Amino acid sequence: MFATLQGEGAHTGRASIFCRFTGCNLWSGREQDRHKAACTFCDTDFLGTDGPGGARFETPEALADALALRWYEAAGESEGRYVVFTGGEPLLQVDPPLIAAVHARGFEIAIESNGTLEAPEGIDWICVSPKPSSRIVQRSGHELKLVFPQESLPPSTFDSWDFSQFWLQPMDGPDRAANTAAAVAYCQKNPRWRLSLQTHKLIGIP
Ligand SMILES: C[S@@+](CC[C@H](N)C(=O)[O-])C[C@H]1O[C@@H](n2cnc3c(N)ncnc32)[C@H](O)[C@@H]1O
Ligand SMILES: Nc1nc2[nH]cc(C(=O)O)c2c(=O)[nH]1
Ligand code: SF4
Ligand SMILES: [Mg+2]
Repeated sequence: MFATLQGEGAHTGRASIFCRFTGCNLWSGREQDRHKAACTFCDTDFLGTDGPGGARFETPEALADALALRWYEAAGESEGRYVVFTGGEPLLQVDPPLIAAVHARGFEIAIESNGTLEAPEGIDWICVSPKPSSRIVQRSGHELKLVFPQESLPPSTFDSWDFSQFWLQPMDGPDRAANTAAAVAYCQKNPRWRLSLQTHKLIGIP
């Protein structure tokens, strides 16, 4: 759990508390399993609860209090409380009591999800980032953010899906430069798609 700026997509630059849940249904998180995972390009360590601000919270209220304290430490009494639930796959854990407890403390709630689980009611900003070999059930939301390129998931797959915004995010890794050039070219030919850069990595913030 850490304060930073949203680095990607529609809300790039927005002050946020990131709440990274442990565990994912598309990869164990262990390097030795990566090659046989459904999602092989993950850039994130989501194993365990020993990261900054990490803990196991006994109740939704306890987690929501910790988020409010983080916001206060970073931004004092300011308006605009914003939390991004991510992971790992946050929809394995985020549930209506947590959403209610976090809303009760004045937060807007965003989620970053792989789309394999339906989002509960009440989340204010739903970002779905589809992965191969997975059944996507969350086919509507605010932002579809496709890591690009993925051979089995061309952007046209999502033409009829009910999202307000469509973003291409170059796949980080050894081919990041080539992937970025390919994403730029795709966006220029297909103006419905915009380029999402992982700006936090460019400037070295979490
Ligand atoms: C680590 S995931 C966690 C949330 C959720 N499990 C998901 O996949 O959307 C957060 C975001 O990072 C993106 N991401 C993961 N690995 C990436 C990579 N190598 N390059 C670019 N984006 C990546 C994901 O697609 C997702 O949009
Ligand atoms: N600054 C920052 N922005 C992000 N947007 C999505 C992220 C994620 O890992 O879910 C992420 C992240 O890890 N850091
Ligand atoms: S679905 Fe998300 S958290 Fe899970 S392995 Fe893929 S990018 Fe990482
Ligand atoms: Mg990240």
